Amino acid sequence: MSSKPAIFLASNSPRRRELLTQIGVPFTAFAPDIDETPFESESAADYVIRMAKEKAEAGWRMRNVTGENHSLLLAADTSVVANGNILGKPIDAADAMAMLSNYSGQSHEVMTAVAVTNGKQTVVENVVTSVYFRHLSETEIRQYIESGEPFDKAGGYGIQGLAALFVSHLEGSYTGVMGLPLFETGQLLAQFGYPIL
Ligand SMILES: Cc1cn([C@H]2C[C@H](O)[C@@H](COP(=O)(O)OP(=O)(O)OP(=O)(O)O)O2)c(=O)[nH]c1=O
Repeated sequence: MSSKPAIFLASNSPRRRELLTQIGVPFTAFAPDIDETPFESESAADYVIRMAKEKAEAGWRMRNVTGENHSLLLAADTSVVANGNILGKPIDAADAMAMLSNYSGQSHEVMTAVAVTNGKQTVVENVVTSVYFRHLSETEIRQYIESGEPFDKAGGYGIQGLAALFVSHLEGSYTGVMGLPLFETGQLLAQFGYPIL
């Protein structure tokens, strides 16, 4: 395998770090702090695209804190959309209960927007996945919340964890649901001339 140049990853998410490692892209990670409040009546798609772009551009401005000098930076944002509502990370057990009850026996959408910038140009792609949950009893939801898994995750579940027991199938990108759609990430990096293989 050829040695690839490192990039900046503007993210605190352990999933995004693991996923970028999976495709062999070396990175320097740090996380810019941005205001993640949706605008009034902003659509979910517009919201995740705006968040990914803001994380990327704020990250680019503060890249010097790392002491490194790479030519590309990647950021992403994930939201779950159920019954028209944008769901971020649950604030407490009751919030997680409300989110998970929404998914039972139905499908919902997970959107992950990925942004790549070189400081002059930022390109963003939003990857939308439909996720189908089997019916969940109140006891199962309570047990799942007790596992602690919902709390640091958009929409209150981790498909890569115990929630694998709930997802019967999906249409779209499994890695997109986890927080970084790898196929589209590779395509975006290649668009900037990055040697993906
Ligand atoms: C739906 C779902 C989300 N998640 C995680 C992925 C992300 O870590 C998180 C989405 O939250 P985000 O708010 O997109 O990202 P973040 O705050 O964790 O990280 P960053 O520093 O990049 O802004 O939810 C899973 O791990 N599995 C899942 O099945």
